[in-house]
Amino acid sequence: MPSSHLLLEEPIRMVSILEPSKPSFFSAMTKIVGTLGPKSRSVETISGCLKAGMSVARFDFSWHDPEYHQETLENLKAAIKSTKKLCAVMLDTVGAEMQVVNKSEKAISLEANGQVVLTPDQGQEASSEILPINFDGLAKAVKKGDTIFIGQYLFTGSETTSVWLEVSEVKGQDVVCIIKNTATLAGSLFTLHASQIHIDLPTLTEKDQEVISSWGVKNKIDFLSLSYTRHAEDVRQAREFLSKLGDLSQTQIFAKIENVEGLTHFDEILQEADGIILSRGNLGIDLPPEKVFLFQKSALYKCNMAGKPAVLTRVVDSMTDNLRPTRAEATDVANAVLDGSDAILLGAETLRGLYPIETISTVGRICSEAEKVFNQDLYFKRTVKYVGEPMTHLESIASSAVRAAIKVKASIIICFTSSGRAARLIAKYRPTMPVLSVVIPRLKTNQLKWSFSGAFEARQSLIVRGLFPMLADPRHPAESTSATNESILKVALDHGKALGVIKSHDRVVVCQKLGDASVVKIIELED
Ligand SMILES: Nc1ncnc2c1ncn2[C@@H]1O[C@H](COP(=O)(O)OP(=O)(O)O)[C@@H](O)[C@H]1O
Ligand SMILES: C=C(OP(=O)(O)O)C(=O)O
Ligand SMILES: [K+]
Ligand SMILES: [Mg+2]
Repeated sequence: MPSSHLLLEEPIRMVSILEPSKPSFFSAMTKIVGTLGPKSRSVETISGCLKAGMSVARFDFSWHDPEYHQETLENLKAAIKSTKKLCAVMLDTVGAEMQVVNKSEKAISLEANGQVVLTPDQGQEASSEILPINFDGLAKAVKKGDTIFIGQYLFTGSETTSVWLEVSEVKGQDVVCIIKNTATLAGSLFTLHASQIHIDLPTLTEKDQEVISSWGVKNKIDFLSLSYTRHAEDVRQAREFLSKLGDLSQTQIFAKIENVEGLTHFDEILQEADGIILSRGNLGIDLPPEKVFLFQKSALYKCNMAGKPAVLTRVVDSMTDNLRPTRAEATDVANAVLDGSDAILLGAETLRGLYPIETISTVGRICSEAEKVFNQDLYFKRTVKYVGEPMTHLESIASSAVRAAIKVKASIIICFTSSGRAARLIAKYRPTMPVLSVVIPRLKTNQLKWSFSGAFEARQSLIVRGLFPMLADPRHPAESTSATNESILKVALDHGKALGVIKSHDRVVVCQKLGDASVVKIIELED
């Protein structure tokens, strides 16, 4: 990974494009989040997904019940055990999502130029003439001429089940619409998107709260994906809610930006959240298409400068039904990496797609190629300049570790950490080599029982570009004496060797504390 001089700003020899890539242990430094569902819930398929490079599993509660998701999660645990690949768990909320209520789930045909009425009266049966919805404020929120989109859950844009509507009249609580294209709504869940209006539904619904307090607590979720985050206050409220749920006070909140309202408050939201999900599926409907790339580039830049992980969605929709992505999609994945994303989130591709494993490995391979031409030097300089002086001690240590590792062509950076902070700061400077984040457990108490910290911190690095966690043995005392440092370092080096990322005579950069002082040291391995 570190060897390349190939930079996109420099002329690339065309033949070099054809050189086969060297195989490496890590499929990519960029992480892959997979949404698990019907086509990706057997132990066998999940094992394949883990081996192909999925490091976070997303459970989307917009869809299906806790029992179903629990079964999938049990299979994930079995797959983790058998493949020995780590995987974090993300709970995705429903939030302010408008849904069509079609209890019988029968297919509904809609004809272009015809009329259909959207009504909050859920007692009505869904038909080609009337579609009940779960929100009673639509009539107040829209006006004649507004556009409404109805798409299948995790719509890909290539299915013929999505429909565009134009509001022609508001009648009491009902909204009368003209159908713009012929479509058949077939499938279990359809969501509604009305462009650029405020939907007066809570960000954390009652159902979400219930699911988090039961399923979430039981499974100690690593990440909460907060759907339809529109204000910083949404994140603060979710944080307050999690803080009362025992272990979930350690759950990280990823604010999902899915509409223009969230985009408008992006800076404040970023300050409050632990990470951001750029939900391009929904945002792509809310924004004019020509503006989507601008949001992507500026939001990723802001996340990078804040040192907070950014996840991008909806990259290879066409792989839901095909073994190869379109050229546009393949290029889009590479651009996501060049623009700075930490992780790529797959939706329909893994949930109901025919090729979940192949999709993950294809995306991983594209990411890995893009990482090689990522202009780290330019990025590093920009970041240092943005942070300004004086830097905090730790940030100065972290950036120095990355600089040193590049200068000496180290094969890996090993970072000791308990809170995960130091490792995240190193990742912020986008090293070209993997970072082994050695999480040292700390003994802690909540006045009722004693336990070790570390598991959350380790798994939470599975969404950060370049970070690969290892949990140190809690029998090592957490104080950073030189004897314990040495023994933990030995375990970490052995781990790196076993993984194949460190070989004899390699140089390794280590970031750790000695007594009170943080140090960066360069070691050269003998054998
Ligand atoms: N148990 C440990 N042993 C040695 N060094 C450590 C340990 N924990 C953290 N460090 C080092 O201490 C510095 C502060 O790291 P940070 O991750 O912020 O620690 P903390 O977990 O105390 O917040 C970094 O240089 C990091 O590499
Ligand atoms: C992944 C997305 O959202 P959801 O989880 O709501 O389908 C998206 O909008 O890109
Ligand atoms: K959702
Ligand atoms: Mg969405």
